[in-house]
Amino acid sequence: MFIVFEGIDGSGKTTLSNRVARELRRAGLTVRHVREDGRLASPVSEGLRRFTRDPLHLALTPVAELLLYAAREAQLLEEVTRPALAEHDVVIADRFLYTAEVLARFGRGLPEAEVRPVLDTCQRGLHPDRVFLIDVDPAIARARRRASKLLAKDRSTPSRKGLTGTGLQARLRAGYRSLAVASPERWSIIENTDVPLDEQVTRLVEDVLRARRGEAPLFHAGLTRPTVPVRSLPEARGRFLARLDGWTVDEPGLAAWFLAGMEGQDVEARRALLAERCPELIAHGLAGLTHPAAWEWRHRLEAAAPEHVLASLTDDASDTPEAWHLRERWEARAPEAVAASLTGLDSERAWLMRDRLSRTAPEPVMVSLSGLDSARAWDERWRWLSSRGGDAAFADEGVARALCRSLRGVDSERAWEWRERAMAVAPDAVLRSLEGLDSPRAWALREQHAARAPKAVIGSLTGLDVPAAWKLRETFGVACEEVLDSLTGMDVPAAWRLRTVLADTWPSATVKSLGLLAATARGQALTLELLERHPHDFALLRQAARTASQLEEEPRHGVA
Ligand SMILES: Nc1ncnc2c1ncn2[C@@H]1O[C@H](COP(=O)(O)OP(=O)(O)O)[C@@H](O)[C@H]1O
Ligand SMILES: Cc1cn([C@H]2C[C@H](O)[C@@H](COP(=O)(O)OP(=O)(O)O)O2)c(=O)[nH]c1=O
Repeated sequence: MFIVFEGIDGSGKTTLSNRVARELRRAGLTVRHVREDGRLASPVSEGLRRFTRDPLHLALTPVAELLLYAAREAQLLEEVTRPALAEHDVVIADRFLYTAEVLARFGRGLPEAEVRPVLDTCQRGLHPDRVFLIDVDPAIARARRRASKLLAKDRSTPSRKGLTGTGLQARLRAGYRSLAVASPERWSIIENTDVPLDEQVTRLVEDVLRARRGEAPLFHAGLTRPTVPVRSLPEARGRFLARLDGWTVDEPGLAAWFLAGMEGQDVEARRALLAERCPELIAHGLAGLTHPAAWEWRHRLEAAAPEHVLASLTDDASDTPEAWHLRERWEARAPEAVAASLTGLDSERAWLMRDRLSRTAPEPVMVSLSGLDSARAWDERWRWLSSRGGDAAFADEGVARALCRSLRGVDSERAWEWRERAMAVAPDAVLRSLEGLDSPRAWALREQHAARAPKAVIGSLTGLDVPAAWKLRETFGVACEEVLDSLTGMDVPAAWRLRTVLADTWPSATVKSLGLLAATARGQALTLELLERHPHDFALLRQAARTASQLEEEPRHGVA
């Protein structure tokens, strides 16, 4: 029998399908997993996967992308899956042609009539016996992915997948769910958020064994969504914290991740519960925080997670006396993290520290020049580039990426010469380096790439209040949630208009985009309206919970 696991990135397909395969073997069945431990059994399919993930291919069109994703599955099917079906009791796949279908139709908007013939050609009548849709709120899937990357110190280069933006995951999830609801005889929806892993594996194994005996599935494709309205910001905070508390035992990392950026006694109590088990995640979540409890946490966690504590010295926390003490204490023992924490600082003190660190942590020192266009900054960049072999080093993707990060927000002639060279090996990094730029060259590049790499382009519009920026935001707002991130705190009519238009498409991003305006009467009214209409949206609950603590601090704003 043929079992397929589908779902968005980070939903749990790889973990669950591998464990189910192992358990079925233990139960005495012969099992072939065509992607054991995450590696596709066909090297051709692995090669196609690498090709579609390579950010160098950011111009890939939706039709070309469909053909490549379909080719990856077709190859695996012909080369491995079909032969395995003849020889094993159970064949398991982690993704199938549904991945190509959902990306093309729901992700990119290609019509079904164009997509179907491609799928039929690849599938040639073969259908899985069961499809498990591993279903998770995209905000939770993303948190799991990012938290595990942070803990694994995974510094792999960015993939093309980061260029479309998080909104794509919401469309893919909706697409998967509609396929499941349309074919309940084949699909089961497995909610994978509040069920411990072991229990989930046991249930899935039992379901496969039932299917082999011809019995009805344990799971079904129906969607259950209880609706309990949220009527106030404190209630939203209560509900958010209750959800976190539910994860404290079985998935403390997730609870720790979602405490990031938050303040308040109730939050500090949770940090205290989690700090020993998840010091890195708690430290990471202090980024930018400057209230006294945040500094206390940094001191308590610096021995266990020095790099994460140093990485939290951003924004308002970056140029404070406490931050400098921390840097000085760790300068010799964690030079790279200290150098990275100097990002954007242009004071004499920052330069003296860079001078001391340029031998032990040359690359982070160079990257920390982000936004600086002074002669001193350029001397440092040149020095680094010569140490890497001079101009020829631009051909190295890692060098080009590091230079682009260092050039963020720099608009001088030299910066553009370097961008042109970096374009050939790291075009996505060049787009990100346009942060805040308002020059004709920056606009030309944005226009050229916005359709295929909207997140990278839109991410560079932060704070720009000019007609060209509004035009791009309006064009891409419905597809790309990050449009809202680019207006954080803006109080101009165009910003409010976009918030109103996009509110129900991206509720949590809308509230996040309010920044400090969230505490105003207008901000609160918008948040409450959205809570009423989207009481299930966890990311929205979290944003509302943040506003609730802003109000406690600033009662003068009153309640709308
Ligand atoms: N039921 C669960 N409870 C807790 N963590 C889970 C659960 N399911 C998956 N995870 C975790 O979520 C993360 C993403 O899972 P993964 O299998 O890599 O997803 P995918 O293959 O769908 O991208 C992993 O860190 C995994 O351990
Ligand atoms: C190209 C692209 C794909 N995807 C989705 C579409 C597919 O469902 C999925 C395929 O990812 P991929 O990394 O190619 O394979 P896997 O997840 O199996 O390791 O990623 C994005 O989320 N963003 C993107 O920009």
